Amino acid sequence: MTEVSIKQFAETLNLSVDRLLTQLGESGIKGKKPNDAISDEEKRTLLAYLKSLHGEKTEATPEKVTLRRKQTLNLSAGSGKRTVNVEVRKKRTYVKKAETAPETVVEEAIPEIEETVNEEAVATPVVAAQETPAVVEQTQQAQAEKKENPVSAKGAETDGESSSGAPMPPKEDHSKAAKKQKDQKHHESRKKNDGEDGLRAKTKKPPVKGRKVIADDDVDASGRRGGKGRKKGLAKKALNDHVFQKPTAPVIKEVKVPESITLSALADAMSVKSGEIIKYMMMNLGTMATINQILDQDTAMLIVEEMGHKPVAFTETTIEDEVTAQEYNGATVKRSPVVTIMGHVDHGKTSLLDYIRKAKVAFGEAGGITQHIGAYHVDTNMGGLTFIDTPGHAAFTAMRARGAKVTDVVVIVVAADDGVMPQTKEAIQHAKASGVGIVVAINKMDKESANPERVKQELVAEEVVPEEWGGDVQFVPVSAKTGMGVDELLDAISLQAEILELEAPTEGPVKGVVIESRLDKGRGPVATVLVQVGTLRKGDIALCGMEYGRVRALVGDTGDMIDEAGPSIPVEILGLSGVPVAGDEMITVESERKAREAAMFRQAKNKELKIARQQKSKLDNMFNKMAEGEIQNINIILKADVQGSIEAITDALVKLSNDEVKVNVIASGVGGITETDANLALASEALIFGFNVRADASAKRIIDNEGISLKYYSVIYEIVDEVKRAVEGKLAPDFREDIVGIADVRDVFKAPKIGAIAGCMIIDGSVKRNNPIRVLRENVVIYEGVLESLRRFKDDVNEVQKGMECGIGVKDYNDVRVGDQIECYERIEVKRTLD
Ligand SMILES: Nc1nc2c(ncn2[C@@H]2O[C@H](COP(=O)(O)OP(=O)(O)OP(=O)(O)O)[C@@H](O)[C@H]2O)c(=O)[nH]1
Repeated sequence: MTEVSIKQFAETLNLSVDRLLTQLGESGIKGKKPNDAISDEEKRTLLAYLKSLHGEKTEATPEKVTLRRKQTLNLSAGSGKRTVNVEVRKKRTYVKKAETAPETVVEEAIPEIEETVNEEAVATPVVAAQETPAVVEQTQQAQAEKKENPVSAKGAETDGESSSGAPMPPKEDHSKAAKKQKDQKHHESRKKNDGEDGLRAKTKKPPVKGRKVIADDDVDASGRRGGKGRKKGLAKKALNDHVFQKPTAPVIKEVKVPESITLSALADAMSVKSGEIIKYMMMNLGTMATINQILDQDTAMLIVEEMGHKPVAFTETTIEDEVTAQEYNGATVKRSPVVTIMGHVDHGKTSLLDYIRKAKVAFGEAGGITQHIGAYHVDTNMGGLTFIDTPGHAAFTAMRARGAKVTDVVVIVVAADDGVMPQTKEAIQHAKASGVGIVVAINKMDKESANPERVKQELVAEEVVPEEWGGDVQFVPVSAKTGMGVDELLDAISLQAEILELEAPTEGPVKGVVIESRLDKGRGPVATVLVQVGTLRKGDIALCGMEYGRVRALVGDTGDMIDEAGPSIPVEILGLSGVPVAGDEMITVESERKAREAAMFRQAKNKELKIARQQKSKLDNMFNKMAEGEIQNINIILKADVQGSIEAITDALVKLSNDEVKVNVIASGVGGITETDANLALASEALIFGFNVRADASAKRIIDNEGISLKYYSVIYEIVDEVKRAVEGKLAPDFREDIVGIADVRDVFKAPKIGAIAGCMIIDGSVKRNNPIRVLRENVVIYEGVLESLRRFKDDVNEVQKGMECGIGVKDYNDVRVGDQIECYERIEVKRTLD
């Protein structure tokens, strides 16, 4: 090994030669001169001396050793002309190792120190004696480092508090070693926070002698002092606890994209800033997004993919799955059929339902007050029947629209004196489409003009063939007025149900459908539920669409309180958190917590979907506007008190259509505005007009929630006038340009930051700052744009009148010349009328 001189060694250690000679003398190596060589043996002796010196001293010294270091920095201030002396004082206190330090730690740590020192002493004699413990610490760090990486450790040099160092062979990589040392220190300070022992054990770095060793038992599992179980935890932590490593390649993340997600949440999921997504959307999708914007799944997936990550479509249905994954497979029993009565207007649906109800439902005391609950149950000789007490298509379509299959048998009522009418055909289509059994009731048989044969013939044309003609549909002549044939009708329905072999379990989880709902002043939210599976009991926890609650009371179709309701039994339930929507599914859930969570989840999802849908419709509108020349539609749903009004209004409205705007009455009918109308308006972006009719509560709820346009009228002229105005509004307006002022350019100044400013005289009208302008040169338009500035003297002004001088800056145009004219104009929108 090449020997170095004492002088060189002192230089390496950044010590004075005299000090090193003194230390050598104290360690027993006397008579040395600066140019004498220092052997490895001597270095080792010196190290041993210093080690014993510090080691013994720490035992003898007080509990704490505090090191102070003062450093004066000469800093230049301001533009560099002044210098300031800054005194930096650093203080470091080391606490003496606890006498009671547990054996385990000592066993782990101390031998390592010995081993390291002994092995490395030859190559790593140290030291600056006056900075004892820190010096030792640094030296040992360097040694440990060298052990791991001899090359880089060779240059280990201290920074900060001590000035010790290790002797290095020539050609050392100082900067690298210093960096490593710094990293090491950083690591060390992290360890101090995280708990030292585990990491030290792992990296085999010696603990600082004289520093208090934190015992395993002294620290709890969470890393706080004073607990047990730390050793294991820290050892594990040490494995994972690394200094931050900057990734060298792009990190590709698998990003779960739910059905809708806010932009900020998506940014979090990708570990990027929201601004990056906003920027991406602006540059690539042409959309100005905000941080809280809700993105639909497709858009979010596209963004994730384009930003280099891997999108995974994800549906948050865990809670949903949990509550809906119930098995309804208990022992089944025969259940009553559920019957809906449909037919054309005025053919007697309500009369028939009322007749059956009055004749067959045995009202209880309270039930005498004829509060309809949306469905009722009757017992016949052939078994029970449940009638949905809302005639017509409304309820049926609302249920179907929500995917709820409630009805087993449809009774199509046809007035014997009127025959098959449009809504009769519609009812047939509905019934056939949903695959339910059909029974035809030929009503108003008491009337003289009744002609059942004609009805049969007309129905055959609709492929509803009576049994006596070889078909499979039972035809029953009835009179809702006299009650004639009603029993036969009920028998026919029961027979039809027999064929369907309707069964359902009576025990286990309960499932049903909300038929009607309302908010009762005294009782709160009330929902009429038709139980389909199981038996609903008081105290059960129900989840109804987006609402939930413990069933507080059950009210039967007679108005009496009941304790339970089995399959095909309609019942009013009280105790829900809010009013559910007709067609919502009701299930029972085992715990209120689960029901609440599921309801919250559904509400949140519904809200998100609503916002997403609104945004989509806004976008759609934009595209509609952008697509020039495309025909625009005004969709109308018209409800009126009488058929005559509907025809008159529809005729007048349709005539308002022209080449650009088309007025479509997409649905019309006699009667109040129902939920079906509201749903249809929502789906087809239609306006709802009520002519002498009003919307019911459930329709109002949808209309309010979804922002559907609803207007009531009582004069036909007004409704037509309103639509006419809407059509005019939809016609692309004409624009007229009015020149409001002309300025003569008399001079041109160049302003350093603004560019060219035209010194002008207003020769006509006035020039306004917000108006668009044109620059004219010899009466030819050479530039069109807007004003950047309008000034009188030094003041910014909004308007300059004729005869006044002003300075005009034209935005993005610097070529204004003397003699040009600046013409200021206004674009005026001229509404087109149909007249
Ligand atoms: N003579 C006679 N009149 C009947 C009979 N059934 C119903 N009507 C009458 O026919 C008219 C219409 O009856 P509704 O029961 O309201 O008919 P609807 O089909 O429910 O009508 P909408 O609810 O408007 O769809 C009423 O004036 C009833 O009195 C019947 O069997 N015989």
